[in-house]
Amino acid sequence: MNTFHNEAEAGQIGSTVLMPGDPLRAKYIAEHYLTDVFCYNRVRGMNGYTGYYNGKKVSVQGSGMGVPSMGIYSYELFNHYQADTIIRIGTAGAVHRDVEVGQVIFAMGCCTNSNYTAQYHLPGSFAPIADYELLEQAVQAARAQHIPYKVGNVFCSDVFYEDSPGEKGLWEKMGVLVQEMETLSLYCNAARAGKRALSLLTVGSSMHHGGALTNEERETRLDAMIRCALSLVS
Ligand SMILES: O=P(O)(O)O[C@H]1O[C@H](CO)[C@@H](O)[C@H]1O
Ligand SMILES: O=c1cc[nH]c(=O)[nH]1
Repeated sequence: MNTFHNEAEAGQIGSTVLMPGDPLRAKYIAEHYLTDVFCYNRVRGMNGYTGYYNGKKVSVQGSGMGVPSMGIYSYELFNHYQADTIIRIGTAGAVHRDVEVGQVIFAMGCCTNSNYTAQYHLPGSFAPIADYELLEQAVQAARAQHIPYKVGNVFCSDVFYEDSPGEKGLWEKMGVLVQEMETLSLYCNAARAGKRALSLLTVGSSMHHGGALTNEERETRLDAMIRCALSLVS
């Protein structure tokens, strides 16, 4: 059952997995939200934990940064470990002026500059989308928990430090809300495996408003997203 990147044994990972980019965020969630937790993976320091939230089994696994890293971990979870639902809990930078720091973005669709979908040899381009049922549940949860949110398109980039500063802002004219770096491979792997995925992204900075969450704010604002994601565990 072990893979090159995950040493979990069969049955150690829940059917729903939350995936932050940062493995330390996975550790934080395990320590602050889950009961009866154990760490099933330490390979490469990309720790994964399984525990219980409100009596429901759930796992939390770091994805690392970027499309290839999320591609590896989510592929293995869907295809080797029988995860059926993966919820990314990430951070993102606002490219649309209507998006505010601290809001949670639900990624309905995903644009990209990555070539990840070339592997599928499709006779056209593929439109990566969220699982609708998960998206609907997330919206209901955000409303119930009074979390400021927006639903829309995101831009998943292979590049954090652009050679032409401000280039990512071009996506705004197409209504794209934020930039991040992992949703593409997550949504593609879910589609290919016939499974479910949704990205929740807390806005940490904005190219228009100049603000950025402080470390302290990041902690509390990420907590709203984490609670929203945990409430989707069935
Ligand atoms: O906070 P995470 O989930 O890592 O997400 C965002 O932060 C990283 C860049 O700083 C990229 O991984 C990007 O997608
Ligand atoms: O991928 C990311 C994450 C945060 N902020 C950005 O501009 N890009």
